[in-house]
Amino acid sequence: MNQLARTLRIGCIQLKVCANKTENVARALNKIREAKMKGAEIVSLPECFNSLYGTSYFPEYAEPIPGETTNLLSQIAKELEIIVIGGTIPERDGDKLFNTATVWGKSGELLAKYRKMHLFDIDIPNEITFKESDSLTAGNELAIIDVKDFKIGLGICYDIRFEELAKLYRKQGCNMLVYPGAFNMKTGPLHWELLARSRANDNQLFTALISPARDVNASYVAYGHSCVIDPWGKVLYMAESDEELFVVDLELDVSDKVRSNIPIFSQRRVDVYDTIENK
Ligand SMILES: NC(=O)CC(=O)C(=O)O
Repeated sequence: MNQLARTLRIGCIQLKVCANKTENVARALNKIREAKMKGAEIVSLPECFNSLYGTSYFPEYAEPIPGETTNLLSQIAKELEIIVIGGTIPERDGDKLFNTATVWGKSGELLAKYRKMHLFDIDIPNEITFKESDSLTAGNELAIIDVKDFKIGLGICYDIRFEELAKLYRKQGCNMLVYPGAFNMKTGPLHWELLARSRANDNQLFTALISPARDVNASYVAYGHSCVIDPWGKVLYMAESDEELFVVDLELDVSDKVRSNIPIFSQRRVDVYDTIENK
């Protein structure tokens, strides 16, 4: 067994995002450089890292893939020989818009593209109403990348609420999930860590959630608290709300151990669940 392939240093960039797309992208590229200097082998940006987050902003900031932002992600991945999970950007494809994550390999090649599958449509009266489906279309595909011995599945923000998606990834052999995400000040404090740890624990894999930094003057105030959770559900690192770049070392042995110590995936009583459900 190649022990080196079973470790991975991930860099998470809790990026400050403003209204100026050029500034956002330049800032992201600088942070990717810093992550490389800290020894990251893979780095992730947050949801909507080049754009303000809001249904009215998506059409204004949207671009095709490949396009101006993702070309720069591809270039920096190649220059630094680092794998870049490009957070998400509003993507324009024909007359449709998507909330899309891309992943760029060490030769600048596109390794994966994932379109947010569950659109963030919620209505909590007097607190927060958000309807991504006003301007976005949902994606229908999984996206998995292989990095050393890590098999990493991608989701975006609201997707983390759907344990079915995480379980599909686990069933496809994933041992890590990465969710660029931007929870808010209503749902973040109660649900962000809970969901990150739940998906990790349910599926006995690493989860990483990468948020924009909090900007209290923005129309949508992101919660921040980017984090990496291990397959036991233990928080390996959790940021506060300001801009921050951090790296975390992951060891696959942890996932193997919990899967063999608590073998829930071979103990499921699917026979009983199916019988009851189909009664
Ligand atoms: N912004 C999202 O997609 C999700 C979110 O904020 C939440 O689920 O809460």
